[in-house]
Amino acid sequence: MTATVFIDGAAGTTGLEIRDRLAGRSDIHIALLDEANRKDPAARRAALNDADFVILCLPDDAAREAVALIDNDRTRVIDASSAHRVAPGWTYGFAELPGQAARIAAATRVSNPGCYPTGFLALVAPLVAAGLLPAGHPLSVNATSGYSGGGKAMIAEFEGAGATPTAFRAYALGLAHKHIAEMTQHAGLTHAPIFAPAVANAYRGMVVEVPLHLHALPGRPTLAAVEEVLRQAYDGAALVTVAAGDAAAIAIEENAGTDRLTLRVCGNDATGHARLVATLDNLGKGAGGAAVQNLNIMAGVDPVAGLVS
Ligand SMILES: NC(=O)C1=CN([C@@H]2O[C@H](COP(=O)(O)OP(=O)(O)OC[C@H]3O[C@@H](n4cnc5c(N)ncnc54)[C@H](OP(=O)(O)O)[C@@H]3O)[C@@H](O)[C@H]2O)C=CC1
Ligand SMILES: CC(=O)N[C@@H](CCC(=O)OP(=O)(O)O)C(=O)O
Repeated sequence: MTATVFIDGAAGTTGLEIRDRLAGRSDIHIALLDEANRKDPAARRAALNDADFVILCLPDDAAREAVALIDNDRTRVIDASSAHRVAPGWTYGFAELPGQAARIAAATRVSNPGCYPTGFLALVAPLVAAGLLPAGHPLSVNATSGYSGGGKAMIAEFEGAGATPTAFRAYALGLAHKHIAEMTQHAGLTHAPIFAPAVANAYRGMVVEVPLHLHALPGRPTLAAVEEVLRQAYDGAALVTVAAGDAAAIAIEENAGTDRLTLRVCGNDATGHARLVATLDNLGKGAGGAAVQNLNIMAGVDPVAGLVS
């Protein structure tokens, strides 16, 4: 059976990535609106209600509007925006978190995780669930993204005519970034982490890092103990690899152009200091790859069909 998938926002950065991943699939018919109609509410309403699945690749306000335009109870939604990531009635679309794949399979409303939260939650949620990291422990997360993370506007800033792009800039210095709520809630933390993001002059890819004072944790766990919790959590996960923590360096390009997520526990057992590091593609496992993974799970097909695993 062929499922109709309408991509709302298909002309944007994430929408194009999803179209690439779905191209050539015989089980999926991709529905798109032409240039003249792609922002027309009546055309969007019809396409949204005609589809079996819709994938929203829109700014938050337009994503909320799209959901409000759906007036049938058959169309199932995957929202790539941050509009519904902690909203009641929505399933968080991080399939590798415990129990989530079954919830996603049954859901009618799935919210894709943010790109930075994907790295943070992959590293931290299993440690909290295992009791190795107390829920009230103060955490920080330092992260660098490729500039496609900011969509068409940021791509134009870095690549447009007359652009004088920075090599690297820190931002969100007021510590109120929109990703903090989902990081806190879905890791099961009682205090929000300090989130210190940055953008680099690379198109795609990201490094997300959580430094940990192991010596201050209950039982003073070793690096190996932390790594073992992650290995068990992602045993059999096709897109997630726990790599050895002895890398000399970790590049932002490591998983660029793929849908993979690589986790490492680096550090120094003698000092009790650890650096938990995740690499992913903001447009891969951080957006388009996760959306297609969720679509596959909801449609009951191979979860990694069309993905670079
Ligand atoms: N880029 C990334 O790495 C990630 C992005 N996301 C999220 O995915 C969503 C899309 O982001 P991204 O692809 O980067 O953004 P882009 O700006 O590249 O694309 C957004 C698209 O939505 C279109 N659009 C805006 N308003 C409407 C509307 N009312 N009706 C129909 N189409 C509309 C835009 O039109 P126009 O072309 O005319 O501007 C554009 O094509 C955002 O919520 C973003 O936060 C999530 C994870 C990672
Ligand atoms: C480099 C850059 O600007 N990145 C974006 C995050 C992109 C992303 O993950 O989109 P969502 O907000 O939909 O999750 C930011 O920090 O706002």
